[in-house]
Amino acid sequence: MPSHLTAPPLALTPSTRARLEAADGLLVEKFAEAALPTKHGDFRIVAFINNLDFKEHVALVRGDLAAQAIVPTRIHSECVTGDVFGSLKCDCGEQLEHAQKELGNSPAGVILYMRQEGRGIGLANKIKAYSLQDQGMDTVEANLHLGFDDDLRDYTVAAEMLRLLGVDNISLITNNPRKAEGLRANGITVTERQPLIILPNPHNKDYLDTKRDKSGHLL
Ligand SMILES: Nc1nc2c(ncn2[C@@H]2O[C@H](COP(=O)(O)OP(=O)(O)OP(=O)(O)O)[C@@H](O)[C@H]2O)c(=O)[nH]1
Ligand SMILES: [Zn+2]
Repeated sequence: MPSHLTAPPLALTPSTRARLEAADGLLVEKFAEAALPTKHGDFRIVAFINNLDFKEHVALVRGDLAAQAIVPTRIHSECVTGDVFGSLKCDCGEQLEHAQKELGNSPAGVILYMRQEGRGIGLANKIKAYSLQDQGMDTVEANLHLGFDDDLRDYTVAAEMLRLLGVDNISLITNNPRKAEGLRANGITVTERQPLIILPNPHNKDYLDTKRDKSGHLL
């Protein structure tokens, strides 16, 4: 048995462990769920674990998802600098707050908070990329300089989380067409896209321009 199954970082239930042992590929497990009152309204928070890397992803669920034919959905990629520290270098924190406020005013919807920091390169590498940006590179150039593609995210796990929540038809809140494509490639019907545009500030203007010009974001 692989060592990560014999010494998991979390106390898995026997049935979860049995399924993990039986799984021969990716298995995303719904691990725990609780009520989460927030300043933007009442939600439920659902924790998921991916058996391959034991990353803990979460869903913030508003209302009864089963009652919606098309579920408003935000797939948010973790950004510690923006989401936690209010960094002005990107639009992540404001996007997250905006999406949560919008869902708080809606009958139902979901935010998946994916632990795909730095578009998948991780926090420490993102800070390395920031340091190269301090020397004049843009976000894509900095990633390439570090030996990474510009965007390492894939949407297999997000699609599986949606399925476990009973969601297969969504209105996706994003400016990034690659997200919609990634979800469709994994069996989710993306019926429509809702833009999520944040006003630029002097610190994130170049970042947003690069997203539009090099990464195909609809800004
Ligand atoms: N590698 C790298 N990642 C960054 C940088 N700035 C922000 N990120 C990460 O980018 C992710 C957010 O992706 P974005 O490209 O801003 O937006 P998106 O999620 O693809 O698109 P939207 O759905 O429209 O928000 C987060 O994980 C951030 O940590 C950077 O300079 N370099
Ligand atoms: Zn960010």
